[in-house]
Formats: sequence, structure tokens, C-alpha cells
Amino acid sequence: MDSGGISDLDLDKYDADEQVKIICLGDSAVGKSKLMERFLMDGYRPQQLSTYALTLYKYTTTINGQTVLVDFWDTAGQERFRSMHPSYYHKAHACVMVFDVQRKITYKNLPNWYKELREYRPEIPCLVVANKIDADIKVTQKSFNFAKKQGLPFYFVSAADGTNVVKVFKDAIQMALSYKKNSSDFMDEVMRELENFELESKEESSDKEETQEGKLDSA
Ligand SMILES: Nc1nc2c(ncn2[C@@H]2O[C@H](COP(=O)(O)OP(=O)(O)OP(=O)(O)O)[C@@H](O)[C@H]2O)c(=O)[nH]1
Ligand SMILES: [Mg+2]
Repeated sequence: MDSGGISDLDLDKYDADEQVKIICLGDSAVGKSKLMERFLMDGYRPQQLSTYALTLYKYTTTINGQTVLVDFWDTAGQERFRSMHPSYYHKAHACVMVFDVQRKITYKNLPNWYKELREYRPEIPCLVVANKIDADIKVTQKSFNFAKKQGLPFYFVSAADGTNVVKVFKDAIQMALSYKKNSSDFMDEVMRELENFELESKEESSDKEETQEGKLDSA
């Protein structure tokens, strides 16, 4: 129940009603960090060092009157395809998968990223993003069939000029929320039940709290 505890603290601290985790996948230098920065800071600083470690961005927004806390996870894609640590995927509610329209290899690697994602998170919404369309707008006439074949939403974007960036992340947040609410993923159901169970028992009696948490920890 480690992250469950942290979530509760976060919800209090940010005065949020809901919390979702969104991860970003894709080869190195496709623009994952730039896209997130563009969305979060509404700015774009070219030529920044690539991401070496994990970066966690916290973002709050209001959807249908509810305050939603979004954890955006960003990590380095590496030069060649490399696996992410399982904790990166843990309890993620949506994934933004990025490739660079100027480098075919980054598109060819999408099935590798997707395969790994599905090993850990079989059901979460995944959005496919073709970045850097500013470099050559003609690419938007090309067809990139991977997303269609997998039945995934697809977006042409540019972190440099901002095209579709807000749209992608807003959609990702909505999808993450609806996934969290109507999830058929068994593990998530169980986790949610456990979280509710913990809250209810806290309300009932505070002196039982410790025993209750002890039980959940060993579950
Ligand atoms: N022309 C253009 N360049 C971009 C765009 N987005 C990112 N870049 C450039 O591409 C390079 C890589 O961007 P990053 O955001 O660092 O890529 P990343 O996917 O986070 O890379 P790693 O952290 O190594 O996995 C940088 O030099 C950016 O300036 C874009 O939309 N258009
Ligand atoms: Mg990066």
C-alpha cells in the first residue's frame, strides 16, 4: 500500500478529488519532455539536455467540477530500445506514446514500446503521437497505420509550435479518468476496493486504523 498512502497525502495537499497517473513512452529525442513542458508551462525552450532520470510533473485541473491531480511521468527513452523499470508502469491510468515523424526508426520501434506497455498495463488508454510536424508539414499526408491497426487514438503534433499539444494531454487526462472510473482491469478493481475499505474503516473508528493498515499491507 506504499503508493496508496502517498496518494492520500497528495490528495489532501493539493485539495484534489481524484488523482491519475499518465506515463510517456518513446525513443530518445522524439520530444517527450518538450511536449510535456509545452503543455505544462506553455513554453518551449529548444535544445535542452535529454532526460537522464525520472521526472515527475504534478498538474491540477478541474473536470466536471472535480479537482483532478495529474502525475505526469517522464523518463529518458534511451538511444536504443530499452525496457522501463516495472514501477514506471505501476498503476498508470493512461500512456502517451510518442515518435518523431522525421526519424522512421522511432516509428518502427512503436510496437516494441506498445508490447512492453501491454505486458504491464493490458487495458489502459494509449494515445499515439506523431511529433515534430513543424519540420515538414507534408508528413501529415502520410499514413502511419500502427495506431489504426491497434485501434488507438492518433495525433499529429508539434512541441515547437504547439499544434495539438493541449488537445493530446487534455484527452489523455479524460481517458485516464474514465479508465480509472470504469476500469475492467482486475488489479485496479481490487486496489480501489482496498483503498475504499481503508477509508471506510478509518471513519468508523480511528483506533482500529493501525490493525486495518497492517492487514492491508500483508494482503
Ligand atoms: N522541430 C522540432 N524539434 C523538436 C520538437 N520537439 C522536440 N524537439 C527537439 O528534439 C530534441 C529532443 O527533445 P526532447 O524533448 O529532449 O526528447 P525526449 O523524447 O524527451 O528525449 P529523451 O529524454 O532522451 O528520451 C530537442 O533538441 C528538441 O528541441 C518539435 O516539435 N519540433
Ligand atoms: Mg526527455
